[in-house]
Amino acid sequence: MTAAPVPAALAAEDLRKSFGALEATGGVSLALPPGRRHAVIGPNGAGKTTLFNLLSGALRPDGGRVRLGAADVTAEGPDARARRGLARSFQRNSLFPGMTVEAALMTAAAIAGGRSAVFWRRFDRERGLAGEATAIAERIGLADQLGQVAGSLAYGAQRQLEIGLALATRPSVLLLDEPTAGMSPEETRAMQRLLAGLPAAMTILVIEHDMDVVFDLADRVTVLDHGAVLLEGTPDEIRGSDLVRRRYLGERTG
Ligand SMILES: Nc1ncnc2c1ncn2[C@@H]1O[C@H](COP(=O)(O)OP(=O)(O)OP(=O)(O)O)[C@@H](O)[C@H]1O
Repeated sequence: MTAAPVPAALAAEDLRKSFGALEATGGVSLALPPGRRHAVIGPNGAGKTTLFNLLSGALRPDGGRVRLGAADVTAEGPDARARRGLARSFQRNSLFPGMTVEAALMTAAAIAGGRSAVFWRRFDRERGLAGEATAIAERIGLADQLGQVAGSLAYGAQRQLEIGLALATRPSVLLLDEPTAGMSPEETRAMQRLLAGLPAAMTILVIEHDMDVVFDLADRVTVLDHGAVLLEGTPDEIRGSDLVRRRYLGERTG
C-alpha cells in the first residue's frame, strides 16, 4: 500500500492579479512541501510583493487558488490564514517601538493566542509568555537585549525582532519579505545565522535580493519576471541558467 501524498504546506495555483491594465501576477504556481526553503527573486516590479500579498491574504486574486496544507484559503483574509499557521514578517513600523524586546515578543505571543494585548500581563504567569519571549529572543539572537526598547535597537536587530514577532505566532509557514534589505555585511551574516537556525519543519518562502543569502538559504528558487515564472529550480540550476544570468543577474554570457 502506498502512503497518501503529503499536501504542500503552501501552494499557489495559477494565481492572477491585475491592477488596471497591468498584470502584476500572471498565472503563478508554486508548491512548497513542509520544511521547504524557497526563494522568490526577480527584478524590481516583477511582482514579488504582489505575490506575497496574494499568499498572505492582503490581496484577493482575480483568478487561481491559494492552499495551506489541505485547506483552500483563497477566500480567507489574513487573520484566518494566520490562524492556520501562516505568518509574514512584521514591517518595521509595527514593531511596538516603545516596548522592550521582551514586552513586544510577549504581546505578539499574546495576540496570537487570541488575547488582547492590553491584558497580556494578567496572562503572563498562566501562559508562560515571559518564558516564550526569552526562548524566541535566544532564537533570534537578541537574548542579551530583552530589556532594550525596540525602537532604540540597531537596524539589524530591529529586523531580527520582526522575525521574532512572526515566530511568536508559532507559524508553520513563514513569509519573509527581503529580510536583509539595507543591512551591513555583518548584520546580513547575523540574519543568515538566524534564518539557518529556524526549525527544519518550518516552511519558509522568502523574497530576497541578495543572491548570496538566496543561494545560502534556499533549496528551491523561483525567478519572477513581468508577473510570471521565468524559471523554477534548485539554486545550482538558477545559477547555471543562461536565461537568468542574461535577464536578471545582469551578466554577459558571451
Ligand atoms: N496597488 C497597486 N496598484 C497599482 N499597481 C500596483 C500596485 N501594487 C503593485 N503594482 C504594480 O505591479 C507591479 C508589480 O509590483 P510588485 O511590488 O509586486 O513588484 P516587486 O517585484 O515586489 O518589486 P520590488 O522589487 O520593487 O519591490 C509593478 O509594476 C507595480 O507598479
